[in-house]
Amino acid sequence: MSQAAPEILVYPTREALAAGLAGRLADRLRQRVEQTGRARIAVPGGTTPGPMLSRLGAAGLPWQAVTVTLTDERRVPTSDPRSNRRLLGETLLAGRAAAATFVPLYDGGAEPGESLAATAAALERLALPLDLAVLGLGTDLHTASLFPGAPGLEAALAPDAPAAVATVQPGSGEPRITLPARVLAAAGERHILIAGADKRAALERAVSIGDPRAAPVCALLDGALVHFAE
Ligand SMILES: O=C1O[C@H](COP(=O)(O)O)[C@@H](O)[C@H](O)[C@H]1O
Repeated sequence: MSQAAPEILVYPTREALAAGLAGRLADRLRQRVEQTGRARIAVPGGTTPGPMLSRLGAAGLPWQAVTVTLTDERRVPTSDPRSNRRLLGETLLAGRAAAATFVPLYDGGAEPGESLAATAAALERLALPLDLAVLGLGTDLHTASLFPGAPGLEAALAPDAPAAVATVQPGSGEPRITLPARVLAAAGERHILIAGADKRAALERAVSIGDPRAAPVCALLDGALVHFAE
């Protein structure tokens, strides 16, 4: 199995990457609001996107017409440093983007079942279809919380997956909630944000594997634009 390599935009520095991608997303969101009266975006968490999210949140946009959600979340309280929602509160939603509608993936509920169904319903009502999906990439070839070989991966790759799926990070056993591949693949534009030689090597490895079960990012590479800086 192999996968067509995606187009890669290479930036001279990580600052240039953050500014370039944030500017591009802001332009697209503005355009969608002008065209349709609203815009919807999903953004990743993790350690890479903070500077880009801060820049995007500072952009002068009609944020009240924009809906923001996450590509994935850890089942931890917002006070936990690993919470992606917390990252958003400190970056994107700390700026002018505070006026946007935010749809969280985790509300602190103890059991995944019912709260997951409520989350999926809220996503369908407020955030889908996505105009923009911004994704990260782990060196283990996961994107969003689609981890190779993990419980929940098959469900998250299914063409009829609900809008929010429970998965587990292998190794740590950390429970996660993720948008499924079909939701992320249906976004009007997909942007993949990677920084560092290890992530570039991971992307190349994924392309050579080409199988979403072993390299879940492969489910989302067709038509995606990769943004990279050392
Ligand atoms: O677990 C996660 O990892 C990926 C990549 O994160 P990074 O720390 O390597 O930048 C991220 O895209 C995802 O949203 C996050 O929950």
